[in-house]
Amino acid sequence: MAATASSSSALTSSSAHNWQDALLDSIEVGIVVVDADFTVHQFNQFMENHSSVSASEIKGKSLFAYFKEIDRKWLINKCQPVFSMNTPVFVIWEQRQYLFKFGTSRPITSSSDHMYQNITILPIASANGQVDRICILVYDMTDQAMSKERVEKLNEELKVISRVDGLTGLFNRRYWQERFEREFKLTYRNKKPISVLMLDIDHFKKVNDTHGHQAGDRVIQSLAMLIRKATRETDISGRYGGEEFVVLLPDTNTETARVVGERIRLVAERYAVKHEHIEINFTISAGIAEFNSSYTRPLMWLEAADQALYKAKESGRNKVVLAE
Ligand SMILES: Nc1nc2c(ncn2[C@@H]2O[C@H](COP(=O)(O)OP(=O)(O)OP(=O)(O)O)[C@@H](O)[C@H]2O)c(=O)[nH]1
Repeated sequence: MAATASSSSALTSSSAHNWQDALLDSIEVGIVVVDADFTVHQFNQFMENHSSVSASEIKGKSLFAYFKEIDRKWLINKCQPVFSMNTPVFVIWEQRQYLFKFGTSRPITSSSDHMYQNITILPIASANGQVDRICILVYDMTDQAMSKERVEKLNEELKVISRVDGLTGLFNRRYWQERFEREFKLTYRNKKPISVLMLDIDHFKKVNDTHGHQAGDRVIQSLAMLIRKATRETDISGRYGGEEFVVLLPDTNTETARVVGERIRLVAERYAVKHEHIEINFTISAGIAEFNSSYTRPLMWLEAADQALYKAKESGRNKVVLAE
């Protein structure tokens, strides 16, 4: 009788063990149980599949011996309150992309080469309340991370598109004005020289009337390209209106701004726009205003450049005029 009772209880315990193992192995979450020395006691199928380390191999060994990518000091620090205070700890992929460097299970559809992971570390307390083991749960968050990254990339692209003029690729008026106002406020504080250049194609209406609107567009695009080439990366160029452009020149006084304006004027004069077997020549007029503290509003400063541009037009065009 005794033998039967004992063998029946062994059967129950063994089948319960198999049942638990089967459960741990069937879920799509990594499960690793370690003690305070980080010796592995449980390592489920998910972990085996993604690491190609078998449970029988790693059990009884140090976790760090098999996963060199784990920042040992960091993990010990994270697990410290789990052991000492019996509280769980969570690490999301936004904080740390992964704990175990696993490849992604979707190498074709995913743009990532590794699995993003959320990590939960749970205390396993013994009967006396002492936490001598912890359970590390590993959740595959690659899909969520990738879709979040896609949305962020798309938002970034939209932001760029919303700032740029479609025809020329320069900043559009709205965004340029935003930058202009920001620089105006900064200049009020740091007092560095800064100039604004406003330029406009001469007799542009005639280009449109003679060669057509498409040819006019080509001229506008060509001038944008010339402006980009003639200015520094740190200069802020924009298309202000139809054939009107603005360039903000940080760290530039009136004299240097005049050199830049003259450079654009000259290259424009020499450039021939090719359109349907014809070549179109054009000139530009420009007005320049260096910032001074009498401009109490950004628009006053821009108006000064606009008035200088008006004078350039009035005095014969193809000229660069400085604001008084
Ligand atoms: N092709 C083209 N033309 C445009 C665009 N935006 C504005 N225009 C034209 O630009 C011309 C501007 O003409 P005006 O303001 O009279 O100036 P202008 O002929 O350049 O004369 P001045 O500036 O006095 O030298 C108008 O004919 C507009 O139709 C554009 O995006 N593409």
